[in-house]
Amino acid sequence: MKTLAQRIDDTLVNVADFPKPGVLYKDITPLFLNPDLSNDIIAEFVARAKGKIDVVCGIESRGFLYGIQIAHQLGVPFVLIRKAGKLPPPTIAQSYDLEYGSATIEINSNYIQPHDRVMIHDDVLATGGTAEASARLIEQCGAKVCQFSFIIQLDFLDGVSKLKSFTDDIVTMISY
Ligand SMILES: Nc1ncnc2c1ncn2[C@@H]1O[C@H](COP(=O)(O)O)[C@@H](O)[C@H]1O
Ligand SMILES: O=P(O)(O)OP(=O)(O)O
Repeated sequence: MKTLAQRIDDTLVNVADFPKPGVLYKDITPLFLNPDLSNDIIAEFVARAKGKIDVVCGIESRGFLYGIQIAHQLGVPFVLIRKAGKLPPPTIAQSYDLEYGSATIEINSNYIQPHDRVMIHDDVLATGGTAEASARLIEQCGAKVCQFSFIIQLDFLDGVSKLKSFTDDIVTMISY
C-alpha cells in the first residue's frame, strides 16, 4: 500500500519554467480532483494539530483550500492572510522581500486574540519568506505561532531556517 507522500507525489504535476524560467512549479490542483486523497491529507493535518491549535490562518490563495477544512475539522476558526489591498479594515500589514522587489500581506487584526495558539497553513514552503511574514503578523497580534503546515516542502530552498525561531513544529506531507 502506498504512503500518503507517495500518493501525493503520484498526483501532483511538476511544471518546468512556470511562472518564470528556472522555477519548477508544483501544481497541487490535481489533488482537488481526488476526494479520497484530499480527505486523507486533511485528516493527517488534523491529527498532527489536534489539541495544539486555537486558530488556523491560511495564506492566499492555495492555503485557503485545505486550511479552512483543517480548521473546521479541528473545531477552530479559520482566518485569511491575504495580499495587500484585498481585506477591508481593520487590517495590519507585513512586508517581505522577494527575489525581485517586495510583497505585502495583511490580516484582519480583530480575528486573532492575544495568546491564541496559531497554525499557519500554505500549500508550498519554498524560501519561507511568505510564511515568516505571516508569522510576524501573528506576533503583531500578540499571539503565538505553534505550528506551520504545508503540503510540500522544497528542502533545497531551506525555508525551515526562517521558521524555526517561531516554532519547531513544522508539518509537511512531502519534501523534495
Ligand atoms: N515551486 C513552487 N511551486 C508552487 N508554488 C510555489 C513554488 N514556490 C513558491 N510557491 C508559492 O509561493 C509561496 C511560498 O514561497 P516562499 O518562497 O516560501 O515565500 C507559496 O504561497 C506557494 O504557493
Ligand atoms: O497562487 P497563489 O494565489 O496561491 O499565490 P502565490 O503567489 O503565493 O503562488
